This record gives sequence, structure tokens and C-alpha cells, in this order.
Amino acid sequence: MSDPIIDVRDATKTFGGLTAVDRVSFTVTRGEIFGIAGPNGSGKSTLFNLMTGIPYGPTNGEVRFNGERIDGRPPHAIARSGLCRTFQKDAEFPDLSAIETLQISAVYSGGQSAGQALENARRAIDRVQFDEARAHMPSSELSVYEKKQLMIASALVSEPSVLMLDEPASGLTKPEIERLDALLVDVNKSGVTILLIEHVLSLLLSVSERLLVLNQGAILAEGLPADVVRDPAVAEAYLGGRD
Ligand SMILES: Nc1ncnc2c1ncn2[C@@H]1O[C@H](COP(=O)(O)OP(=O)(O)OP(=O)(O)O)[C@@H](O)[C@H]1O
Repeated sequence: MSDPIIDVRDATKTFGGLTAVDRVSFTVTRGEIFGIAGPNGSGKSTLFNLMTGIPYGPTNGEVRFNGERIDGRPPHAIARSGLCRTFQKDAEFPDLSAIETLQISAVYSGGQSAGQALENARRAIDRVQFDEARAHMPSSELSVYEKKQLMIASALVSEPSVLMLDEPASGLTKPEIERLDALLVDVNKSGVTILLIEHVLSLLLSVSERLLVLNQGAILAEGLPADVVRDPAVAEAYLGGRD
């Protein structure tokens, strides 16, 4: 029997009359890369939001992490328990270097002391294979790929057991997406379970062990990526219009 690390049951999020996430249930197994796809506006980011409490929990339903309910807990408590995420838009500090940004993340999100934060910032730089020489220049001077590395490192600096990535490949070139693919596999092999929202299907299909497809807030399909992409309903709702 597999070892569940995340269990979402009937999660629902409404905004006034709009049901952005509609009774979504799924389980993520410890150690896997779990992909989440779906057309624009299908509820993917809202699902991450309600799972992490940033900036809100579910309207209804339950989110369990390591068997314990976390919906209703404050976001910092969820992050410190080991569930960390990135956002589509980086919350970057353009004047600060990567190493300084990571130290701030470690103190703020991870609740670490200054000494521990520096040590973990260096470790996170190393884990995302960031060029050490560029870790001390202002973040505004970093390339698009380096900013992605920094974004992932900012989540890893808290030493999470689950990393939730929201469209990390957006804006990357094909060779950069291949680098990101290798990086995600490497982070996963170090023992981090990954949930990956991604529109770049080549990446999603390459790294995901299982795939969930949302449409209009509800689950359209779930299973092995090869099976999911063959599902005619998925092709019609989503895959047909994309690469
Ligand atoms: N704070 C909010 N208030 C009102 N409606 C919202 C809010 N956040 C999201 N929505 C709506 O909820 C639905 C789901 O949005 P969401 O951003 O989760 O989709 P998504 O699948 O992540 O889309 P994309 O692929 O474009 O990022 C959309 O109709 C969106 O307009």
C-alpha cells in the first residue's frame, strides 16, 4: 500500500457565486512527482492556495498533511510543518542578492535563526545548482532561469518535505526547460515530494508519475500521464489546444 503524504477531500473554494474549486479529492504519495494540469482558469492556483492557506483555506472540505488536518491552520504554520510553495509571480527583492533573499526566506518562512538561515541559504543555492559567483549580485541582474532557480531555492530553504511549484517553466526556453526537468528530478531524488502545476506539457509529462487534470474547478481526469493524455475528454477540454 502506498504511503500518502497529502490527502485532499472534497476541497471546495467559492468566490461569491463562482465555484473556483469544486469538491476536489486526491491523494499524493510520499516521494512522487504529482502533476496538475488544466486550462486557464480551471482552478489550479486556487487549489494550491487553499492547500497552503496562502491567502485562504478551503470554503469546504479537508486537507491532510502527514495524516493531520491542516486546513484552518495559519499559513506560516503550514509552511513550517513542511509544505512549501512557489507562486507564478516571484516575490523578489531586486536590490538583494540571491543569498540575502534566501536568508530572509529562511528567517521569515522557516523561522530559522540568522546563523542557521545563512547555512541553509548556502545549501539551497547548492541544491538548485545556482552559480555561486552570481549568488552575491543584485537579483535584478539575474537571468530568467536564475530567477526560477532562486524561486525554487526560496521554498527549499525551509527544508520542506513537499514542494509545490506553480508554473515554474513559464518564460523559459526549451534548453532551460530541460535544465529545469533535471533539477526537479534531482530535488525529488533528495526525498522531496513535488506537486507541479504546469502548462508546458513536455515537462509535465516527462517528470510526473501521476497527473490530475482540472476543468472548471472539478477533476476531469486522474491517473498515469500516458493514460490521461489519451482520455478524449482531456484532449477536448485541454490538450487539443496546446503543444
Ligand atoms: N480572489 C479571487 N476572487 C474571485 N475569483 C477568483 C479569485 N481567484 C481566482 N478566481 C477565479 O477562480 C477561477 C480559477 O482561477 P485559478 O487562478 O485558480 O485558475 P488556474 O487554473 O490557476 O488558471 P491559470 O492557468 O490561468 O493560472 C477563475 O475563474 C478565476 O477568475
